[in-house]
Amino acid sequence: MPDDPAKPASIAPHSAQVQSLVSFLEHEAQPMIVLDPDYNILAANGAYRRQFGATGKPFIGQKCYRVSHHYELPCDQAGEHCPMKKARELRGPDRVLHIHHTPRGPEHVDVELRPIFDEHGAITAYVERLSTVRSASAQPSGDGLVGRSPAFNQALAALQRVAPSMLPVLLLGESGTGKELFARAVHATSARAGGPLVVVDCSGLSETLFESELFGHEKGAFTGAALRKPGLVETAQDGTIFLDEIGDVPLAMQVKLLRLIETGTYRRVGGVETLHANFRLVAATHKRLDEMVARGQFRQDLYYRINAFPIELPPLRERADDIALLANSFLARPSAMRTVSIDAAALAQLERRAWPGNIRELRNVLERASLFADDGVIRVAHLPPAPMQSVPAPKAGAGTAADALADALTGFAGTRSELAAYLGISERTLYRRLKRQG
Ligand SMILES: Nc1ncnc2c1ncn2[C@@H]1O[C@H](COP(=O)(O)OP(=O)(O)OP(=O)(O)O)[C@@H](O)[C@H]1O
Repeated sequence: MPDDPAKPASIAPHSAQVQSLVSFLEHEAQPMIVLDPDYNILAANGAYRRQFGATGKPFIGQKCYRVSHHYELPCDQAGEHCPMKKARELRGPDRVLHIHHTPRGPEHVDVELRPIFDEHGAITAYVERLSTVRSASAQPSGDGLVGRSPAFNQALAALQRVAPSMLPVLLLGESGTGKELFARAVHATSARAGGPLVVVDCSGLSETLFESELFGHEKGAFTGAALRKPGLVETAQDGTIFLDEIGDVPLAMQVKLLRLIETGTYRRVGGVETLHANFRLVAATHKRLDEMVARGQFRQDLYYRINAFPIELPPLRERADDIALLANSFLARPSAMRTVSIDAAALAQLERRAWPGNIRELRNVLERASLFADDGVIRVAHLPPAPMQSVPAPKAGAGTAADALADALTGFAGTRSELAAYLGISERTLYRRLKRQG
């Protein structure tokens, strides 16, 4: 590597314009590189050298796709979106989420490319700004979101776009696809990260309970209300509210929720004072809200309000490429009592399963299998047989939950967590439904 790869002396002889650009960028806080129109890296600023420069690996004069992706061809010819191609076509900036090779291994990086024009309007160079994405990991990680498959990356790119705004986010996906984890990532990536994140499980809350939980109540508002109690909306001041299973909010409460979202005001139960709320809304559901609207089970006006920025979380069967990464992440979790690995045949089997319970089910299967792995290696024999494979995942909105539960209970011999995984619901939800049905 040259002594100082950003030194103007190391730049290929280019226009004075590029030289002044380089000195201008040198002290920018974010990592930046200057590229010529033929993908060659002309210069890099100090932040880039510190974050992405690896000892012994020169990057000045190298192709960007070789340095960042180890490709022999530009990204678009390797089946990826190339921001340079797009910026050239648009004659303006383009932004994408890529996985880059870095000295720390593969990382999700938010890449923005801006073309630089000469006095005749021709593109002479591009400035690339890189920001490491901290809300998800592209390599095994003990906590947080992990993933690197195209389906996961698409959802992550949407998260990166919306998180800094105040727009409500609607997370859609089957049970166990990571909606709560995504909601936490939206909060953590937003300007409100320092404020509270309040999780509200909307299922199983009766109308009156929902109202007093959300809005709080005054002393004496109802029997048993011995003290004034602040509601979750108040607790979430300057932070984020995550309404999980919003499809379960009773119709009568939906109108109050709508009013809260539209006016930003509410009243405690039994109170007269109008209070001002200040929260960012993230909601999630595994139900088809559009179909519920058509059936009159969900208010259309509320649906439009919360559906400002929907993000579809892919089911695990659509991101089988991530199974090895997820499995290695779960096996590396500090909760594991000892180090356990998984052999190639077992992993290949996991990659072929249907996973109606998605990532939660995968985690449970691995936890169970590690108890059988006496020599510290999970093999095919330690995996539960794959009965779920032949059974299609219960479709959202198809039949009633009670029917599905009754059908599943008939002749099911597994544990409660296996039954929950089979039904594609969380154990918490299963427990509630069992209780409701006696
Ligand atoms: N991308 C991911 N990387 C790592 N772990 C994940 C990921 N997505 C989900 N998980 C894990 O899978 C489990 C289920 O995730 P989560 O509770 O967020 O799903 P959910 O969609 O909210 O489920 P439900 O609708 O049943 O409440 C959790 O243990 C979570 O940590």
